[in-house]
Amino acid sequence: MSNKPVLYYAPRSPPCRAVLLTAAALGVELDLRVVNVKAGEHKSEEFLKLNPQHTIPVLEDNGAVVSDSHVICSYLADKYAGQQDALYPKDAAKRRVVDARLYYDCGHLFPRVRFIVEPVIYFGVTIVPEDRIVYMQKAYDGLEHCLSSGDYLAGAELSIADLCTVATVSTAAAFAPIDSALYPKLTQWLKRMEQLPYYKSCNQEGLEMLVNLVKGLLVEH
Ligand SMILES: N[C@@H](CCC(=O)N[C@@H](CS)C(=O)NCC(=O)O)C(=O)O
Repeated sequence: MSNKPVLYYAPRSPPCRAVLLTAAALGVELDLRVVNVKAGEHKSEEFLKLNPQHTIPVLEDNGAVVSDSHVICSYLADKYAGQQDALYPKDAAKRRVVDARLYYDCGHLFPRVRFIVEPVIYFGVTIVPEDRIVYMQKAYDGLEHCLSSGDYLAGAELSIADLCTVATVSTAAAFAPIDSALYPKLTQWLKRMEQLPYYKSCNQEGLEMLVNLVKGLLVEH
């Protein structure tokens, strides 16, 4: 049996991609187990024992069960970062900045993305209402302001907040384009994130799966 942390996930899911990015940044190998949400596997008795909130991703590491991608990324960084302190600083004053960015992703960004894509995938909706696109775009403003203090969301160095946020924002941008005149720093940040050596395998591939799936279900109008 392998001792790798087990990740219950789906390749196209933005929060799952955030964990893949973080594990790659840390050099942690995961034992990947796909959960098919469309088939209802996240509501099986077995999965509900792991996560009663029935969301993916879930990490199981040596008996510890961790849910919510942001918590999983913090956990992985706490446990496996070694000298790479910047990814999730131990200093309380620095950490609160990363935490604030993570909560913005969890509370503002991702809920707006899921409001765009989930009705299409799960409920047979075939259009994305304009107000949802505008509402998504409004949330880019907070990120633009965060980026005034450095190349990354929490300042000068890459943190898990960037890795979680890029999984969300790259998905959002496919439906709610980022206007580079309004959000020049965010546009540059996204390009910077796309240069990470593990970006393609950990984010781009799953992102394309999701975007192709959703766009294929939308009616041209
Ligand atoms: N805040 C959670 C959100 C996770 C989430 O909503 N995942 C979706 C897939 S992208 C899911 O599991 N949906 C099934 C459900 O909510 O029952 C996280 O960051 O992990």
